Amino acid sequence: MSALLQVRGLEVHYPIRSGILRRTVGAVKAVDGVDLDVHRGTTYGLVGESGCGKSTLGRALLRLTDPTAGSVHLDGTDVLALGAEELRTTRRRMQMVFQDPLASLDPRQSVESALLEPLAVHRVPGGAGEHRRRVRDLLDRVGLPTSAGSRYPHEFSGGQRQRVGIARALVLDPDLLVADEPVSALDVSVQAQVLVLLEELQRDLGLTYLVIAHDLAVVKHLSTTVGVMYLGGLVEEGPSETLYADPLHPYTRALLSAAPVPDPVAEAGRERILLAGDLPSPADPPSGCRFRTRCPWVQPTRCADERPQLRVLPRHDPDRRVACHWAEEIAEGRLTPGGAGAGPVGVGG
Ligand SMILES: Nc1ncnc2c1ncn2[C@@H]1O[C@H](COP(=O)(O)OP(=O)(O)OP(=O)(O)O)[C@@H](O)[C@H]1O
Repeated sequence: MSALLQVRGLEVHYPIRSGILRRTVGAVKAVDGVDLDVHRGTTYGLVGESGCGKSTLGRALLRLTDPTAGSVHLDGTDVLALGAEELRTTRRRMQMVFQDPLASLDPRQSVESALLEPLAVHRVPGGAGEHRRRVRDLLDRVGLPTSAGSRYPHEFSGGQRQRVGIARALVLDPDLLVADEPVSALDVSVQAQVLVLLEELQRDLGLTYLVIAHDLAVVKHLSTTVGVMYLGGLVEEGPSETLYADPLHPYTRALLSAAPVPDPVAEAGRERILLAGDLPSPADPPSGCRFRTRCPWVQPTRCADERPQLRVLPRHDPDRRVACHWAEEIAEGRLTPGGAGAGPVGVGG
């Protein structure tokens, strides 16, 4: 089955300029060689800490930011090769949901006119009456009262605003939603409601999602596949249920070991991996493996010399891919931590 969204070798390098002449003196490698597939009707959860390039990747897919290399295909269409008019048509099929819906909504525009606008801009057939009916249906579908249409964005609570943001993203009947931190600005109880809404919409409308989050818990239940990003690249990818239960990359292990567990008994007995140091700058990433400066399992020479590519491990699930030279040795307990983050690996509590 071919993927609805296929990304290959995607790079977004932002130039660093200096001096009066604004000469380019370097580049922030925000996204630095990402391959991923998102299959129709599924959810791809993209996780990683702040600054790893998740938002840039999401924006680049929709060409809200210009990639410097690579390819993006939506249902076979080469998105990066499209001219302005074709891009406008293709954008109908992929829409973005933002963390802060207020920032993407005009405060002076009622919800109804904010939702009607894309229908007019894209000259969707049907006339004013038909468009209004569509907007009313959509407000109902996202759990807002019909009266919401005549109100303004600031009159809504955070959760309701995100419902408006989702309705706006859906008004053109897209195939793919790229949701960038869709619930991270919301209270935990409201987060769950919005995630449930996204699930219902996916089921009812056959949508495909790429959900971006820094919090692994947010994407766990929603995602079919999870990709873990570190400093511009994917370090691990796999089905949600196996990746969380059995992380293969040292970075994923560390992220999951830091996530709170509601059960105190499980909490007391589990491995905690604390990472040494800070996230290196994407303007000057480490050679070889980007994670090696913080990795408790780092080995001399190879980790610094050779950038590991995502690969399937022999004798492991073929749906899992990991970018670590030593993933098998670590998984099989043949390599003990002793590197950059050495010492903190142990039993927490
Ligand atoms: N327009 C830009 N110009 C230069 N550098 C940028 C620009 N946008 C982002 N960056 C840098 O690119 C890197 C990746 O940023 P990005 O926002 O994609 O990360 P992120 O993982 O989404 O983080 P966050 O969750 O904090 O938004 C960061 O180092 C950031 O400072």
